[in-house]
Amino acid sequence: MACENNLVVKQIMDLYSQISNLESLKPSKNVDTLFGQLVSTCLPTDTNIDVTKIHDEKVKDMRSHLIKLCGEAEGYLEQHFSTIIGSFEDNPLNHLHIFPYYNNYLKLSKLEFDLLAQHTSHVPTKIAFIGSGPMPLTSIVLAKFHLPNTTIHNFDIDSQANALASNLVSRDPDLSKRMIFHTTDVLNAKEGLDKYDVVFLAALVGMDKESKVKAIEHLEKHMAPGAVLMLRSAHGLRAFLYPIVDSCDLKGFEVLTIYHPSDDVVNSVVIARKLGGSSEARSSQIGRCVFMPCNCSKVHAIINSRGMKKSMIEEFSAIE
Ligand SMILES: C[S@@+](CC[C@H](N)C(=O)[O-])C[C@H]1O[C@@H](n2cnc3c(N)ncnc32)[C@H](O)[C@@H]1O
Repeated sequence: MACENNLVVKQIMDLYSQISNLESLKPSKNVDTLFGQLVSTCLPTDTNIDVTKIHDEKVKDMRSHLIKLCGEAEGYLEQHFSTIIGSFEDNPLNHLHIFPYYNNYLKLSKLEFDLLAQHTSHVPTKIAFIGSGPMPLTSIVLAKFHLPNTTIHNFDIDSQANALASNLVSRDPDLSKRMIFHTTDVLNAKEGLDKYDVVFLAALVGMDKESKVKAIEHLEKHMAPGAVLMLRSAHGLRAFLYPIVDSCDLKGFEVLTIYHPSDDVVNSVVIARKLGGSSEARSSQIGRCVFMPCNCSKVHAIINSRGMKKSMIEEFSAIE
Protein backbone atom coordinates (compact mmCIF):
# COMPACT_ATOMS: atom_id res chain seq x y z
CA MET A 1 0.00 0.00 0.00
CA ALA A 2 1.45 3.42 -0.88
CA CYS A 3 2.94 4.83 2.26
CA GLU A 4 1.05 8.10 2.21
CA ASN A 5 -2.19 6.13 2.17
CA ASN A 6 -1.21 4.58 5.46
CA LEU A 7 -3.52 6.11 8.09
CA VAL A 8 -0.77 6.78 10.65
CA VAL A 9 1.51 8.35 8.05
CA LYS A 10 -1.40 10.53 6.96
CA GLN A 11 -1.86 11.66 10.58
CA ILE A 12 1.88 12.46 10.82
CA MET A 13 1.72 14.42 7.56
CA ASP A 14 -1.27 16.36 8.86
CA LEU A 15 0.56 17.22 12.10
CA TYR A 16 3.63 18.15 10.04
CA SER A 17 1.64 20.64 7.95
CA GLN A 18 0.29 22.29 11.14
CA ILE A 19 3.76 22.38 12.77
CA SER A 20 5.50 23.69 9.66
CA ASN A 21 2.98 26.56 9.52
CA LEU A 22 3.60 27.66 13.11
CA GLU A 23 4.94 31.21 13.55
CA SER A 24 7.39 30.00 16.18
CA LEU A 25 8.49 26.64 17.62
CA LYS A 26 9.07 28.15 21.07
CA PRO A 27 7.03 26.52 23.88
CA SER A 28 3.39 27.60 23.91
CA LYS A 29 0.06 25.83 24.46
CA ASN A 30 -0.36 25.25 20.71
CA VAL A 31 3.25 24.13 20.10
CA ASP A 32 3.19 21.80 23.14
CA THR A 33 -0.14 20.27 22.04
CA LEU A 34 1.00 19.63 18.46
CA PHE A 35 4.33 18.08 19.46
CA GLY A 36 2.59 16.06 22.18
CA GLN A 37 0.21 14.65 19.54
CA LEU A 38 3.14 13.98 17.19
CA VAL A 39 5.10 12.04 19.82
CA SER A 40 2.08 9.96 20.83
CA THR A 41 1.30 9.23 17.15
CA CYS A 42 4.88 8.00 16.58
CA LEU A 43 5.25 6.07 19.85
CA PRO A 44 3.47 2.76 18.95
CA THR A 45 5.98 0.03 18.04
CA ASP A 46 3.44 -2.51 16.73
CA THR A 47 3.46 -1.14 13.16
CA ASN A 48 5.33 -2.41 10.13
CA ILE A 49 6.35 1.08 8.94
CA ASP A 50 10.02 1.11 7.92
CA VAL A 51 10.98 4.63 6.84
CA THR A 52 14.06 3.31 5.05
CA LYS A 53 11.72 1.54 2.64
CA ILE A 54 9.62 4.63 1.87
CA HIS A 55 10.11 5.64 -1.78
CA ASP A 56 7.46 8.34 -1.87
CA GLU A 57 9.48 11.57 -2.29
CA LYS A 58 6.78 13.65 -0.62
CA VAL A 59 6.91 11.54 2.53
CA LYS A 60 10.72 11.37 2.49
CA ASP A 61 11.00 15.17 2.19
CA MET A 62 8.40 15.64 4.91
CA ARG A 63 10.33 13.33 7.24
CA SER A 64 13.67 15.07 6.80
CA HIS A 65 12.12 18.48 7.43
CA LEU A 66 10.06 17.21 10.38
CA ILE A 67 13.20 15.84 12.06
CA LYS A 68 14.78 19.29 11.80
CA LEU A 69 11.65 21.01 13.18
CA CYS A 70 11.59 18.57 16.11
CA GLY A 71 15.26 19.29 16.81
CA GLU A 72 14.66 23.04 16.75
CA ALA A 73 11.65 22.75 19.06
CA GLU A 74 13.60 20.49 21.44
CA GLY A 75 16.33 23.13 21.65
CA TYR A 76 13.79 25.87 22.48
CA LEU A 77 12.08 23.64 25.06
CA GLU A 78 15.40 22.98 26.81
CA GLN A 79 16.32 26.68 26.71
CA HIS A 80 12.93 27.63 28.20
CA PHE A 81 13.06 25.18 31.10
CA SER A 82 16.77 25.61 31.77
CA THR A 83 16.14 29.34 32.24
CA ILE A 84 13.25 28.69 34.65
CA ILE A 85 14.98 25.93 36.63
CA GLY A 86 18.27 27.86 36.69
CA SER A 87 16.50 30.83 38.30
CA PHE A 88 15.70 28.98 41.54
CA GLU A 89 17.56 30.38 44.56
CA ASP A 90 18.44 26.93 45.93
CA ASN A 91 20.13 24.13 43.96
CA PRO A 92 18.43 24.02 40.52
CA LEU A 93 19.07 20.27 40.42
CA ASN A 94 16.33 19.92 43.06
CA HIS A 95 13.82 21.10 40.44
CA LEU A 96 14.64 19.00 37.36
CA HIS A 97 11.27 17.25 37.59
CA ILE A 98 9.70 20.46 36.22
CA PHE A 99 11.13 19.54 32.78
CA PRO A 100 8.28 17.71 30.98
CA TYR A 101 10.52 14.88 29.67
CA TYR A 102 12.57 14.39 32.85
CA ASN A 103 11.18 10.88 33.46
CA ASN A 104 12.01 9.86 29.88
CA TYR A 105 15.62 10.91 30.50
CA LEU A 106 15.71 8.96 33.77
CA LYS A 107 14.69 5.83 31.83
CA LEU A 108 16.89 6.51 28.76
CA SER A 109 19.99 7.20 30.88
CA LYS A 110 19.36 4.06 32.98
CA LEU A 111 19.04 2.05 29.76
CA GLU A 112 22.28 3.53 28.38
CA PHE A 113 24.04 2.88 31.69
CA ASP A 114 22.81 -0.75 31.71
CA LEU A 115 24.03 -1.27 28.14
CA LEU A 116 27.38 0.30 29.01
CA ALA A 117 27.71 -1.95 32.06
CA GLN A 118 27.03 -5.00 29.85
CA HIS A 119 29.95 -4.16 27.59
CA THR A 120 32.65 -2.71 29.80
CA SER A 121 34.66 -4.27 32.62
CA HIS A 122 35.52 -0.98 34.37
CA VAL A 123 33.70 2.18 35.43
CA PRO A 124 34.59 5.01 33.00
CA THR A 125 36.53 7.84 34.68
CA LYS A 126 35.97 10.33 31.85
CA ILE A 127 32.98 10.59 29.51
CA ALA A 128 32.36 13.05 26.67
CA PHE A 129 28.79 13.99 25.82
CA ILE A 130 28.58 15.63 22.39
CA GLY A 131 25.52 17.86 21.97
CA SER A 132 24.68 18.27 25.66
CA GLY A 133 22.37 21.28 25.26
CA PRO A 134 20.89 23.83 27.72
CA MET A 135 19.39 20.92 29.74
CA PRO A 136 22.23 18.32 29.81
CA LEU A 137 19.97 15.77 31.47
CA THR A 138 21.76 12.67 30.21
CA SER A 139 25.03 13.86 31.77
CA ILE A 140 23.30 15.03 34.97
CA VAL A 141 21.35 11.77 35.44
CA LEU A 142 24.40 9.60 34.69
CA ALA A 143 26.60 11.65 37.06
CA LYS A 144 24.00 11.87 39.86
CA PHE A 145 22.51 8.38 39.82
CA HIS A 146 24.88 5.98 38.04
CA LEU A 147 28.48 7.20 37.82
CA PRO A 148 29.33 9.01 41.08
CA ASN A 149 33.08 9.18 40.38
CA THR A 150 33.05 10.03 36.68
CA THR A 151 33.84 13.41 35.15
CA ILE A 152 31.60 14.32 32.23
CA HIS A 153 32.84 16.74 29.57
CA ASN A 154 29.89 18.33 27.77
CA PHE A 155 30.39 19.68 24.26
CA ASP A 156 27.92 21.99 22.55
CA ILE A 157 28.22 24.22 19.49
CA ASP A 158 26.02 26.83 21.20
CA SER A 159 27.68 29.00 23.87
CA GLN A 160 24.30 30.07 25.26
CA ALA A 161 23.34 26.42 25.75
CA ASN A 162 26.56 25.92 27.74
CA ALA A 163 25.98 29.08 29.78
CA LEU A 164 22.49 27.88 30.77
CA ALA A 165 23.71 24.33 31.39
CA SER A 166 26.65 25.33 33.58
CA ASN A 167 24.35 27.62 35.59
CA LEU A 168 22.15 24.58 36.32
CA VAL A 169 24.99 22.66 37.99
CA SER A 170 26.91 25.64 39.44
CA ARG A 171 25.31 25.43 42.89
CA ASP A 172 25.63 21.66 43.23
CA PRO A 173 28.68 20.87 45.41
CA ASP A 174 29.35 17.63 43.52
CA LEU A 175 28.33 18.16 39.91
CA SER A 176 29.82 21.67 39.74
CA LYS A 177 33.18 19.86 39.95
CA ARG A 178 32.40 16.87 37.70
CA MET A 179 30.55 18.60 34.84
CA ILE A 180 32.83 20.46 32.44
CA PHE A 181 31.57 22.46 29.42
CA HIS A 182 33.25 23.08 26.06
CA THR A 183 31.81 25.28 23.32
CA THR A 184 32.73 23.83 19.94
CA ASP A 185 31.35 22.13 16.88
CA VAL A 186 32.04 18.41 17.24
CA LEU A 187 33.93 18.57 13.95
CA ASN A 188 36.43 20.99 15.51
CA ALA A 189 36.93 18.90 18.67
CA LYS A 190 40.16 17.07 17.96
CA GLU A 191 42.82 16.88 20.64
CA GLY A 192 41.76 15.15 23.81
CA LEU A 193 38.97 13.05 22.29
CA ASP A 194 41.27 10.03 22.72
CA LYS A 195 41.22 10.56 26.50
CA TYR A 196 37.57 9.49 26.94
CA ASP A 197 36.58 5.91 27.79
CA VAL A 198 33.08 6.64 26.49
CA VAL A 199 31.75 9.19 24.01
CA PHE A 200 28.00 9.89 23.68
CA LEU A 201 26.67 11.46 20.49
CA ALA A 202 23.31 13.19 20.97
CA ALA A 203 20.49 12.37 18.54
CA LEU A 204 20.36 16.02 17.43
CA VAL A 205 24.01 16.15 16.37
CA GLY A 206 23.79 15.32 12.67
CA MET A 207 20.13 15.71 11.73
CA ASP A 208 20.50 13.97 8.39
CA LYS A 209 22.41 10.89 7.33
CA GLU A 210 25.28 12.81 5.73
CA SER A 211 26.02 15.04 8.74
CA LYS A 212 25.53 12.14 11.19
CA VAL A 213 28.05 10.01 9.31
CA LYS A 214 30.44 12.97 9.13
CA ALA A 215 30.29 13.33 12.94
CA ILE A 216 30.80 9.58 13.41
CA GLU A 217 33.77 9.55 11.00
CA HIS A 218 35.30 12.46 12.90
CA LEU A 219 34.90 10.64 16.22
CA GLU A 220 36.32 7.44 14.73
CA LYS A 221 39.38 9.41 13.68
CA HIS A 222 40.00 10.95 17.11
CA MET A 223 38.68 8.46 19.69
CA ALA A 224 40.98 5.96 21.41
CA PRO A 225 40.99 2.37 20.06
CA GLY A 226 38.70 0.30 22.27
CA ALA A 227 36.74 3.33 23.49
CA VAL A 228 32.95 3.06 23.47
CA LEU A 229 30.65 5.22 21.33
CA MET A 230 27.02 5.53 22.49
CA LEU A 231 24.61 6.90 19.90
CA ARG A 232 20.90 7.54 19.69
CA SER A 233 18.87 6.31 16.78
CA ALA A 234 15.21 5.67 16.03
CA HIS A 235 13.07 2.75 14.85
CA GLY A 236 9.68 2.36 13.16
CA LEU A 237 7.41 5.42 13.39
CA ARG A 238 9.85 7.09 15.80
CA ALA A 239 12.16 7.57 12.82
CA PHE A 240 9.85 10.43 11.81
CA LEU A 241 11.16 12.27 14.89
CA TYR A 242 14.88 11.45 14.91
CA PRO A 243 17.53 10.31 12.41
CA ILE A 244 18.42 6.62 12.18
CA VAL A 245 21.95 5.34 12.83
CA ASP A 246 22.60 2.10 10.94
CA SER A 247 25.42 -0.36 11.63
CA CYS A 248 26.84 0.49 8.18
CA ASP A 249 27.25 4.13 9.30
CA LEU A 250 29.78 2.98 11.91
CA LYS A 251 32.88 2.12 9.87
CA GLY A 252 35.86 1.57 12.15
CA PHE A 253 33.61 0.45 14.99
CA GLU A 254 32.36 -2.89 16.19
CA VAL A 255 28.61 -2.52 16.72
CA LEU A 256 27.82 -4.28 19.99
CA THR A 257 24.10 -3.70 20.43
CA ILE A 258 21.21 -1.80 18.90
CA TYR A 259 18.37 -1.59 21.38
CA HIS A 260 14.84 -0.51 20.43
CA PRO A 261 12.71 0.41 23.47
CA SER A 262 9.03 -0.43 23.26
CA ASP A 263 7.93 1.91 26.08
CA ASP A 264 7.87 5.72 26.10
CA VAL A 265 11.65 6.04 25.73
CA VAL A 266 11.59 7.40 22.17
CA ASN A 267 15.22 6.90 21.11
CA SER A 268 16.84 3.62 20.19
CA VAL A 269 20.32 3.18 21.65
CA VAL A 270 23.35 2.06 19.66
CA ILE A 271 26.55 1.03 21.47
CA ALA A 272 29.76 0.42 19.52
CA ARG A 273 33.45 0.02 20.27
CA LYS A 274 36.22 1.61 18.23
CA LEU A 275 38.29 -1.13 16.60
CA GLY A 276 41.91 -1.72 17.52
CA GLY A 277 41.45 -1.81 21.28
CA SER A 278 43.33 -4.24 23.54
CA SER A 279 42.12 -7.82 23.62
CA GLU A 280 41.32 -7.18 27.32
CA ALA A 281 38.90 -4.46 26.30
CA ARG A 282 37.27 -6.75 23.77
CA SER A 283 37.20 -9.72 26.13
CA SER A 284 35.25 -7.55 28.58
CA GLN A 285 32.28 -8.03 26.32
CA ILE A 286 30.05 -10.94 27.13
CA GLY A 287 30.04 -12.37 23.64
CA ARG A 288 27.96 -10.90 20.87
CA CYS A 289 25.32 -9.57 23.21
CA VAL A 290 21.93 -9.04 21.78
CA PHE A 291 18.97 -7.61 23.61
CA MET A 292 15.28 -8.25 23.29
CA PRO A 293 13.16 -5.09 23.24
CA CYS A 294 11.45 -4.92 26.61
CA ASN A 295 9.55 -2.40 28.67
CA CYS A 296 11.63 -2.60 31.77
CA SER A 297 14.85 -0.65 31.95
CA LYS A 298 16.70 -3.76 33.17
CA VAL A 299 18.36 -4.93 29.98
CA HIS A 300 18.37 -8.65 29.34
CA ALA A 301 21.71 -9.67 27.84
CA ILE A 302 21.23 -12.83 25.85
CA ILE A 303 24.25 -14.46 24.24
CA ASN A 304 23.50 -14.52 20.55
CA SER A 305 21.84 -17.72 19.45
CA ARG A 306 20.85 -18.35 15.88
CA GLY A 307 17.54 -19.63 17.09
CA MET A 308 16.49 -16.10 18.20
CA LYS A 309 13.62 -14.54 16.22
CA LYS A 310 15.46 -12.38 13.64
CA SER A 311 12.84 -9.62 13.84
CA MET A 312 13.68 -8.98 17.47
CA ILE A 313 17.46 -8.79 17.22
CA GLU A 314 20.11 -7.39 14.91
CA GLU A 315 23.36 -9.31 14.52
CA PHE A 316 26.54 -7.29 14.47
CA SER A 317 30.04 -7.68 13.19
CA ALA A 318 33.08 -5.48 13.01
CA ILE A 319 32.95 -3.05 10.08
CA GLU A 320 36.42 -2.52 8.62
C1 LIG B 1 18.97 19.94 22.63
S1 LIG B 1 20.38 19.01 23.07
C2 LIG B 1 19.71 17.43 23.34
C3 LIG B 1 20.58 16.55 24.25
C4 LIG B 1 19.92 16.40 25.61
N1 LIG B 1 20.01 17.65 26.37
C5 LIG B 1 20.55 15.27 26.45
O1 LIG B 1 20.92 15.54 27.59
O2 LIG B 1 20.58 14.12 25.96
C6 LIG B 1 21.22 18.82 21.52
C7 LIG B 1 22.32 19.85 21.37
O3 LIG B 1 23.19 19.47 20.32
C8 LIG B 1 23.87 20.66 19.93
N2 LIG B 1 24.54 20.43 18.63
C9 LIG B 1 23.95 20.29 17.41
N3 LIG B 1 24.89 20.10 16.46
C10 LIG B 1 26.10 20.12 17.09
C11 LIG B 1 27.45 20.00 16.65
N4 LIG B 1 27.77 19.81 15.35
N5 LIG B 1 28.46 20.07 17.57
C12 LIG B 1 28.16 20.26 18.89
N6 LIG B 1 26.90 20.40 19.37
C13 LIG B 1 25.89 20.33 18.48
C14 LIG B 1 22.77 21.71 19.87
O4 LIG B 1 23.30 23.02 20.03
C15 LIG B 1 21.87 21.29 21.04
O5 LIG B 1 22.07 22.13 22.17
